[in-house]
Amino acid sequence: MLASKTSIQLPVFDVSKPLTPSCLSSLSLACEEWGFFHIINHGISKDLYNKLRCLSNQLFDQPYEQKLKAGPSSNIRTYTPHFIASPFFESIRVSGPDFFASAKSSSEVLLNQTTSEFSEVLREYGMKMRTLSNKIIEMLLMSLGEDFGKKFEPEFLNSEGYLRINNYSPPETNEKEVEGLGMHTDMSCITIVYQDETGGLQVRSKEGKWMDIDPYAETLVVNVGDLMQAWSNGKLRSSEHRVVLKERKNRFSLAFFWCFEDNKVVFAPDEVVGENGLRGYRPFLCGDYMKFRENSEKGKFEKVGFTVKDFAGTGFV
Ligand SMILES: O=C(O)CCC(=O)C(=O)O
Ligand SMILES: [Fe+2]
Repeated sequence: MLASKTSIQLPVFDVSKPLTPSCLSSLSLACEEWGFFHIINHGISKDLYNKLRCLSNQLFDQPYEQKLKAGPSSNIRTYTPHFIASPFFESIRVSGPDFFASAKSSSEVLLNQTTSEFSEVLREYGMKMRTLSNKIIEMLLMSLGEDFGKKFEPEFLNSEGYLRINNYSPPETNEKEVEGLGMHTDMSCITIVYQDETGGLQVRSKEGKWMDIDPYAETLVVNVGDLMQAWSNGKLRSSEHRVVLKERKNRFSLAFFWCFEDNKVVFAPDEVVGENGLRGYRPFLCGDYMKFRENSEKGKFEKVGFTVKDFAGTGFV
């Protein structure tokens, strides 16, 4: 049984302008409480989104045997079929820094023909997401401390992103809502999500209540991931979230994960930890945490069970 839910009104930030001190304090509150917020004027046009949606659907519409050629037992492993994350979820992964090349190899396997349309669109989307991620990291750093933007930006300079293009297809007979993607936290520093008009994204409150994050046109959802929670000594919260499917129609989403490089030592700076000096996480290598999540049975496909607290938590925060 899925519990009843309520919507939350998350603050909306215009990322095309410098944030005022009052915006920064509202950002810091939102990240402490929810780890989620909205952004507008992000530079992703409706046209780009529609193109990407349409081209992605052509890939999802391929026969199953064809899609499995990019599946978990293939050599490219960019397609996640149904029944791995959930029976209702399939996804295609496109990785940076060369989004064009990554998209090209997947789309050619999936379509069984040479094509560059999908790759061109992914190049543009990927580049925009990289710029946006850097901007959001800067905003988050500034929300932690006045001069932290300039001071700690270099720590994030070698970060890179990957996009998961998600297609949710609920059972045709369902009367109640079903979980399209189970409860999990993201491994990323931050995640930028484009959810379609269907909605269904939910965040779990500190008290354990599921809250709807309603979709708004032209608005992206941003959430803090585990790496940022550890780096910020728990000041920015990586919340549990999930996707529920309430309508008997497909749901499409784009989730962009911005992560530290594998050999980055994740360790909260003294200034971020503050005067009491209590550290909630021991230092760890980003790549080791990624492996821990990928390998642990319960951590499979980012289901909660093991998070960065289990991996590197000291119990102090
Ligand atoms: O589909 C969505 O709206 C969010 C997906 C998500 O949480 C994820 O891929 O980690
Ligand atoms: Fe997620």
